[in-house]
Amino acid sequence: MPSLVNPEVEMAVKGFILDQEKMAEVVERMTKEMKMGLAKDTHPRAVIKCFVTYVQDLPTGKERGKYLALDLGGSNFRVLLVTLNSDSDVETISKSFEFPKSLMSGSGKALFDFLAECLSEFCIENGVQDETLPLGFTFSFPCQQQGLSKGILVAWTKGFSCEGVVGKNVVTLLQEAIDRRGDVKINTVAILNDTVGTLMSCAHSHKNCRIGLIVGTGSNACYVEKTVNAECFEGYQTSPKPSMIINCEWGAFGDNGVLEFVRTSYDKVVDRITPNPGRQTFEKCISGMYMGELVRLVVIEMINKDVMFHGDKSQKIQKAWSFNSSYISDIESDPPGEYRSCNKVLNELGIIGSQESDKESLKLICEAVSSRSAKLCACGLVTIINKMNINEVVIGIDGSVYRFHPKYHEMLQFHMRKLLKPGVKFELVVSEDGSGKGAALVAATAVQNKPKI
Ligand SMILES: Nc1ncnc2c1ncn2[C@@H]1O[C@H](COP(=O)(O)OP(=O)(O)OP(=O)(O)O)[C@@H](O)[C@H]1O
Repeated sequence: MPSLVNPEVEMAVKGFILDQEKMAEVVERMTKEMKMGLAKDTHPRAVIKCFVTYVQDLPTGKERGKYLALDLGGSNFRVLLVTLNSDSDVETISKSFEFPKSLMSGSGKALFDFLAECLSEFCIENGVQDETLPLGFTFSFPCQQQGLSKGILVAWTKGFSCEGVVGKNVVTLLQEAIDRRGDVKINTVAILNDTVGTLMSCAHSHKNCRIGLIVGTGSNACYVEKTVNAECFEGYQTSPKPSMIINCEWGAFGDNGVLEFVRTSYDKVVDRITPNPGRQTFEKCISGMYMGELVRLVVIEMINKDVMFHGDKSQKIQKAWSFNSSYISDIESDPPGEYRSCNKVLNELGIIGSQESDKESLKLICEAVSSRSAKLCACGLVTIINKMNINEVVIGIDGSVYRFHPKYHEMLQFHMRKLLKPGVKFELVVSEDGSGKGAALVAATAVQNKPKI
């Protein structure tokens, strides 16, 4: 059967195609950048920072107690109360709060006062306001950590740009906001990235879990490195603990231009309309915050060329960011030749009277963007596995793109198999509750390791 897709559309999506050779090149370049991040002398100028997290203990299953957790880092903001009763009995109570968009670009003080207010409201609602509870703060932005409870924000990402926070210890900012209120007794004992929570939570049930991956609003990964290789950790040669979790902050890969060979003209347009142009190049090719906009930009170009949707320029889709990445999952979940979900999306976007060729073209554009995303993630994971030089690993994964895209898991698995050395076994596992259970496990580590006076 001849393709229903307009040849102009096929041409437009060509730039998103990554063949095996290009993927191998991505792995090679990423390997070099990661090494630079880990090594002390090159760390300051490295783009993939490979930050030391100060988390050196994987869960043993013996962690117990009651912990609070706060999760800030993307589209959701949550407060959680986690009780570790036994290795198989973990109780979690959580509440999601509506996060006012204005706080994303307001003052830092307003942001942390809001977090403290939600925390206080949650503690009072759950009757724990008089208990002195340790808190694990999942703060998923690039931080230079100087201890388990000290994280200096390096740069805002994912649409945030609050004033007066970059260069500051965010644990102090949170703790001061809590103390200013004075109505709850909370000790912020640990700051962690969501990738670390994801790894820890997965490692609680899968003993061989050594990598945590997020493909949600943003994208990032962490992994378990040998402490002796974590040169930016002051005790890397003397620490009695053999392991250190490294927060790669791989979203910044390509910020020095080494990824231009995988970028398209659409990537450059998306980059220009973000609050952090020139930053987070890899993340902007992969994650949910940007995938929908990439699809939209191709569609708009096709409408303007009169090759899709009758060239009709009146629809809602003309508005920047109007094409949510969840639409990509919807459109790609239709079986071949059926358009039930696609029709629903088109309806929501106010596009009427579309033809089958328009829908096939739209599906092809979605597939081009999502498969490049999965291929790049596969390259990242393979880089890490090669670096770790192991033959078997479990990877804990979270984020709506991975969870809900109908083919993401298969694509990731397929391309990893093609890139990895023969004989290397891996398992991709959805990690449940990284910002709850994972954060509590890190907080438990912090409490255990605190010097006793
Ligand atoms: N069904 C879906 N398919 C693909 N992408 C989706 C889907 N639902 C939501 N998204 C996208 O995923 C992103 C939200 O991801 P997630 O729910 O994991 O949030 P998050 O925890 O705030 O993200 P992060 O962990 O990166 O900070 C949004 O950009 C949204 O567009």
